[in-house]
Amino acid sequence: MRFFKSFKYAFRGIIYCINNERNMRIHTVAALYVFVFSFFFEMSRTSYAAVLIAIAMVITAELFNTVAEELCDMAAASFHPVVRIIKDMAAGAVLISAVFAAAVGVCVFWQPASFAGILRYFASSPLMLLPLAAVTAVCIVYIVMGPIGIRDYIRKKREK
Ligand SMILES: Nc1ncnc2c1ncn2[C@@H]1O[C@H](COP(=O)(O)OP(=O)(O)OP(=O)(O)O)[C@@H](O)[C@H]1O
Repeated sequence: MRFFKSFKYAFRGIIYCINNERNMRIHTVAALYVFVFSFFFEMSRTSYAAVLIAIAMVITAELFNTVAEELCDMAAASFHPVVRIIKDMAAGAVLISAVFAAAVGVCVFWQPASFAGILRYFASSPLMLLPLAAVTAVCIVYIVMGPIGIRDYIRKKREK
């Protein structure tokens, strides 16, 4: 059972990061869109592997960035030059991973014919724009408010 408990702790850490870090929510939404729209592109197994590694790299960097921030805030409540450099380096790790993930995205998804295919798909099935708009709206609310913000908002509405 210890094995399953370690999963529980790991998921608790990921959920904490999603709840508290807007950038983490942006990364998760970006990963969702990349995954869904990848079906419009010609993707080999290797392309999928590159995209999955890039996504994992960014999300992992964000998790470690949050670890560094939490440790720093616990160790030093006020300004400290070491805290500054630790936080800057952690942010640098996220930046590097995001820039290289974008580069992977360009290499894999730069397929003008597939872009035209996406446009043709929505032109021939304009009703599909409705679920796309709905999902996009939900994603924006999720990014801006976060799961806890949404929960608190619904609770307040119910109490009224
Ligand atoms: N206690 C501190 N001492 C020195 N510099 C700090 C301290 N806290 C923050 N900084 C500086 O301010 C920058 C931003 O810090 P902050 O903790 O707000 O990180 P952030 O990346 O904006 O956080 P988040 O990812 O939560 O938005 C850090 O990269 C660091 O240069």
